[in-house]
Amino acid sequence: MEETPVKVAVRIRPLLPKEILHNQHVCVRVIPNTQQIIIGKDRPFTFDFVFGQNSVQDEVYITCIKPLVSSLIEGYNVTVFAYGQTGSGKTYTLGGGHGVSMAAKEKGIIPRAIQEIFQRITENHITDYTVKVSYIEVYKEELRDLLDLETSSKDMHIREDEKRNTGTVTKNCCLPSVSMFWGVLPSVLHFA
Ligand SMILES: Nc1ncnc2c1ncn2[C@@H]1O[C@H](COP(=O)(O)OP(=O)(O)OP(=O)(O)O)[C@@H](O)[C@H]1O
Repeated sequence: MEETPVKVAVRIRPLLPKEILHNQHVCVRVIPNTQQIIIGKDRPFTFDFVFGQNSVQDEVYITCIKPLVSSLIEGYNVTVFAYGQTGSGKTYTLGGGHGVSMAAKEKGIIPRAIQEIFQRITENHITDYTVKVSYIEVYKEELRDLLDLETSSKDMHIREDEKRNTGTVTKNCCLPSVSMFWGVLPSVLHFA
């Protein structure tokens, strides 16, 4: 079968203590040894990767993200996009909590990917790399620069990047545009 450029993973989070307290029940289950989940009694859905309630951060990173970091280092554009309703676990999976005191095993995709990118760059003595980072929140139609909260959303615009065929965020119209990376990996790796 032809390899598709877009892969979709689903992660089921465990019930939160408050949900257990309110006697709520898990309505999604993984069919063992498949990439399928069943919602309710009989609605199956198939994904490229399925992570159940007991899945850990390391597993998600190694399976879905590590190969993308390798592609990134080789010069390809990659994007990781977390999608889900509020409280479904996007922040947990991407970042894995707040603060520097976070346990290593709790770290999510962003800190793991950044660590690996810089490790790979350090190991490579032949190529020069430039790493740029942007961290932008898109809420409804509003953009917010999370690294510079003073920037007015009116000064930020999404523009089409014809070369990359992706959305690009430009700020103040005078800065060089950077490819928007949906808050996951450094936006552009330049090779010199
Ligand atoms: N895999 C998981 N294991 C344990 N706890 C989890 C997991 N995923 C999410 N949680 C917990 O569930 C709660 C909601 O998760 P999170 O804040 O990541 O959701 P979100 O999708 O980012 O929500 P929002 O869109 O509102 O920001 C948090 O308390 C988080 O710690």
